Amino acid sequence: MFEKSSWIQLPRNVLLGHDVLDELADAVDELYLSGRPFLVTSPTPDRIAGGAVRDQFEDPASLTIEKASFETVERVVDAAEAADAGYLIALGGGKVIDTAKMASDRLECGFVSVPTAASHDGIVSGRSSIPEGDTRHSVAADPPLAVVADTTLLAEAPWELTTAGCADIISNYTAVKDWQLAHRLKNVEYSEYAGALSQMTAEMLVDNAESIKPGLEESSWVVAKALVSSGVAMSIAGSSRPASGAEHLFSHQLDRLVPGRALHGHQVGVGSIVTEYLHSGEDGEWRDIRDALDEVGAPTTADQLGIDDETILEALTTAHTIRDRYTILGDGVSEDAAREAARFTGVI
Ligand SMILES: NC(=O)C1=CN([C@@H]2O[C@H](COP(=O)(O)OP(=O)(O)OC[C@H]3O[C@@H](n4cnc5c(N)ncnc54)[C@H](O)[C@@H]3O)[C@@H](O)[C@H]2O)C=CC1
Ligand SMILES: O=C(CO)COP(=O)(O)O
Ligand SMILES: [Zn+2]
Repeated sequence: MFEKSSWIQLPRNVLLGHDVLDELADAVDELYLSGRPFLVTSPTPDRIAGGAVRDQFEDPASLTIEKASFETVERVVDAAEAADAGYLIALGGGKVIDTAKMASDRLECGFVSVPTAASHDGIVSGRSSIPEGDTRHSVAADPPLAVVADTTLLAEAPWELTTAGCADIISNYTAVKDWQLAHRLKNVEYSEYAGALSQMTAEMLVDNAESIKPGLEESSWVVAKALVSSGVAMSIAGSSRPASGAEHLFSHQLDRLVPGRALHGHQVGVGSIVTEYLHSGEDGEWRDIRDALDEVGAPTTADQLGIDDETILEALTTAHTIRDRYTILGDGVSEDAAREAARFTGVI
């Protein structure tokens, strides 16, 4: 008997391109949301675009947050309830978007994503990734009802945020390999469609790498399109598996060991070089990953991340403990093996 079923949640409106921030209120109108808008943002995004958002709505309420944590989610929930908010608008980087996404899930209200940086593929996804103590929770949350990704705004953001977004996409190569490995070894459910979409997204970004240059709005267009597509792959899978494998475990561990030292995308990119080496060996495709990162201007070494070699090794040898997700790290990589992989690939 056929018993399969799936429920894919995707945004209804995705506005991407030049000056689309001006169309935010129209995009919200189209969703038939009711009640007071509640803006969740952080200091820099608020300074850059908070005014442009508030001006489009009557009587918006807002809260400025500094970090993503379960406590911050609760603060947003309390403030939105106190303001009698009808829906949330997240304006900022990944941490703001993840916090608002989880808060809207708790409040059972709609949420609209307005990224100010093309730095990560959570702008569209139905996942929210929040650190807590020694672990990280990547939980299912409703995806945004609308995404308004203004390439004018994204192009004005510091360039390293865009190269971080590129690296988050390039890391899809190893994330998909880890997912396939977990499918073969642990019978983890694998979606051919989500896996192929994630991999194709990385391939298209790498094929267009020469058009990704600072000062070009077209770069933000190419990268933001890839981030949307990768987020859709996660929504189809119902998990972050298509875009998060061992390279992400490594990055999450770095976030614990040296919080705030490097951007999420940059960390996963460097992690991807090493985990590709672990997958395919000395003559494998790790050089392609390294060269693609290099071409878009993302870091390829510990030095460029600003992280010392011993911390890199500690993150590599302990990354498998951060969550229950089978990857090429298996039940742990020994220190010797981690040192060899990181040295051979030039990461340390
Ligand atoms: N839920 C999901 O599916 C995913 C979640 N993530 C999460 O997203 C987070 C990483 O996101 P990021 O955006 O890299 O970090 P972030 O949210 O910390 O932003 C990095 C910095 O850029 C600043 N910024 C943002 N826009 C700016 C602009 N236009 N001009 C100047 N500064 C600006 C922010 O204020 C912040 O200081 C991680 O916590 C990661 O786990 C990443 C990928 C997918
Ligand atoms: O960063 C992500 C995908 O790029 C989300 O992955 P996590 O589920 O590991 O937080
Ligand atoms: Zn990521």
